[in-house]
Amino acid sequence: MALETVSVIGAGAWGTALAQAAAMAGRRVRLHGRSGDLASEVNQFHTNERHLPGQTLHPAITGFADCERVAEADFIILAVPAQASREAIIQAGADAFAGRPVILSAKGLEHETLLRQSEVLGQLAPQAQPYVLSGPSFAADVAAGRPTAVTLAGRDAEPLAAALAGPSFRPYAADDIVGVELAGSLKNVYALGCGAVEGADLGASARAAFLARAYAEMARLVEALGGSPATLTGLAGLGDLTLSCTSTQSRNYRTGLALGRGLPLEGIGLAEGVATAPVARDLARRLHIDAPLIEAVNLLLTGTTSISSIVAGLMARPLKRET
Ligand SMILES: NC(=O)C1=CN([C@@H]2O[C@H](COP(=O)(O)OP(=O)(O)OC[C@H]3O[C@@H](n4cnc5c(N)ncnc54)[C@H](O)[C@@H]3O)[C@@H](O)[C@H]2O)C=CC1
Ligand SMILES: O=C(CO)COP(=O)(O)O
Repeated sequence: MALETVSVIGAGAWGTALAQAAAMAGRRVRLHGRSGDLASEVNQFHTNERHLPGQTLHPAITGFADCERVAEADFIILAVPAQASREAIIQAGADAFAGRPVILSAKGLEHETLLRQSEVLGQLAPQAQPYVLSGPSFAADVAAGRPTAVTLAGRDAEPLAAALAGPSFRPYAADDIVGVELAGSLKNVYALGCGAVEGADLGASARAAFLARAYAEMARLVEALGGSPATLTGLAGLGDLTLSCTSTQSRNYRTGLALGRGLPLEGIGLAEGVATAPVARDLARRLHIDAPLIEAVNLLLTGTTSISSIVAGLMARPLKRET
């Protein structure tokens, strides 16, 4: 199957960065955004100042404002926020996805339905070939050509990984769509928690404990939902959890930091963990999985309980063996 041309749906930070990675890998790229002004900016000036300020885009990227022509490509990358994927797929039309590899790159679970991104795609466009791209990768780093490695999961993912690989972008092929999707979604919830630990000045030891127990919790959930806990040892698991739980470049971490300091959340941008946290809680409860950190982050987000009470509750849980 030819993999020369790609349509990227979503001209935010991540869609534009992935368009850049694909162009650097030698692909011809159509970047579909909702705004005609942005398409003109991409075509005339090779920039997306709103989402990737100061970054010059590769000349092989062409901007489009209409999603009706998404199908004019060998494969598709969907890069809108997780809660907007359903609408974006409907707007482009199921036929656009049929028979093509579709790379899902949003990191979140759909509220109300509790679905993963590949399940949303499967519902709306069952003929699409789903792949999931996730891992430690900030849009600004990828777009600037800083070295980045990610996981690309799906059936026989090697050719697609090769089509996106360049000197600074290295996708590793994998099979475990469920594990990779859950890891990418859940790390955002834990990044909120780690940010709050930092914001409330609970100390580096507390943050490391949070991270390690988050990993254990995530492994329980992944296993219960049909993924492989082994996936979590890789880029999409440990790699992204570590990045997002320790870097102020992460919007989720910065959101948690602000919550921990009792500051307003304006201006931080999209924090997928806010929408995913209640979904993760509901999934864990439904499966009777012990997920105290996801519960704690949800309590934090409701704003009804102080951080010191949340921490006291976690520390007072019955002692148990570690594994
Ligand atoms: N920014 C980053 O460093 C990374 C982001 N991601 C993930 O990528 C996803 C998108 O995030 P960002 O690009 O950073 O967000 P963003 O806020 O920069 O951009 C989101 C874009 O989606 C567009 N959009 C929203 N609803 C749409 C719809 N129905 N149809 C078409 N376009 C629509 C918005 O206009 C906006 O341009 C999130 O799930 C995020 O977790 C993943 C890895 C890195
Ligand atoms: O997923 C990311 C890095 O891998 C981006 O994290 P934020 O969405 O928290 O900025």
